[in-house]
Amino acid sequence: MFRFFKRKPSTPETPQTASPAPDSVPPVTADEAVLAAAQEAAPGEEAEAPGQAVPAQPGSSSWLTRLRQGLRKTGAGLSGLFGGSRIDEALYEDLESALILADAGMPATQYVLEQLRKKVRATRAETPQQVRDLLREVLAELLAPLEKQLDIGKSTPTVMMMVGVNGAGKTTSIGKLTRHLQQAGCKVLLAAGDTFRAAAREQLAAWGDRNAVQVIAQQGGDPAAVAFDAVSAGRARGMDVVIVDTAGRLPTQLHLMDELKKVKRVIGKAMDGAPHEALLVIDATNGQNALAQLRAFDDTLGLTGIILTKLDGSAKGGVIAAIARERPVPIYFIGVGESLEDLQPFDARAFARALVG
Ligand SMILES: Nc1nc2c(ncn2[C@@H]2O[C@H](COP(=O)(O)OP(=O)(O)OP(=O)(O)O)[C@@H](O)[C@H]2O)c(=O)[nH]1
Repeated sequence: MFRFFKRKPSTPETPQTASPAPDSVPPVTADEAVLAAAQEAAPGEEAEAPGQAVPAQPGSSSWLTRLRQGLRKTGAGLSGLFGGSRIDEALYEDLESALILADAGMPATQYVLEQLRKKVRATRAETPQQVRDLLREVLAELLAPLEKQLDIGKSTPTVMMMVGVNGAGKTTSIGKLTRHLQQAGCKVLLAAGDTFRAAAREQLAAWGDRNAVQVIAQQGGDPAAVAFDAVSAGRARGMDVVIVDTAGRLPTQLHLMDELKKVKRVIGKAMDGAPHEALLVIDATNGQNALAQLRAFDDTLGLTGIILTKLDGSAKGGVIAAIARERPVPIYFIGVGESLEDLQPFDARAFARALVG
């Protein structure tokens, strides 16, 4: 088994186009379209053998800089509060407003303030700068249970199903994740489970092309059938990971939520115990509405994890505190920009530090 996430300093920011090797992996079924077929490491990259530990590398300075830049909008309201000379009620009130404006929601805001007051008393803090340090601690402790690494290799293939509302960043996140998984030595197969929108299939195929991975797709048809074919193909071809994209949908579209249950069930028929991951991609700019999405998708599917995107475009990243307090589903990755390197493993302590300054 190996754990994800790996980064290499030399990784280019945009995916390379690798020359496909269409003969290397024949189609499995007649009605399946293999849009890209070159399951090899991209040129210039050494693949690592599965079975190795692939540690997260959230320690580098460029990683932290990106995180800080990404969280600038959400952090803006918080980081400027600690320049004064006294700890007084006004400071706590400003903090409360900043947290609510960042969409942390009332329960998480109250919790953070209570914990902070306790720590201030216990440590006999005297300056706002000390309060800032304690706030970092409180946030890091609150968010720590959300931290979890994606484990690949317990099952071969590890099957992941990606769900979310339209435009949340599912396909983009699949592309980024695929690239990073490849860098960690994984063989990846993608399933274009959005059978409604031809553009969605094409978008996934383009990512497949750039990353030189196979994409299983059908024109029209049943998303569950595409998922079934992809998982079967993944097993037959010895893939490490199969990622199933799904069409965007609102939690209020009950028939479409039922369709997701069906896709999940059918994946389970193609492989016992699959999907191993049901991942919700959430757009952080949705703020508190993201929490409503999380509840609905979790109730429907039993989510195993979250990818929280677009933190860079949002002043509402405080919703992460609401997630921790109200529906603590692990956050595997956060998106803090559009480039490949901007999909980062979630690290509670680094996040709190980047947020509070
Ligand atoms: N700034 C920023 N943009 C992002 C991030 N993740 C995704 N995007 C952008 O969000 C837009 C929508 O992303 P998609 O991947 O197409 O979203 P989707 O969920 O697959 O959309 P549907 O197929 O309509 O369901 C694209 O323009 C992406 O480039 C991020 O972390 N930060």
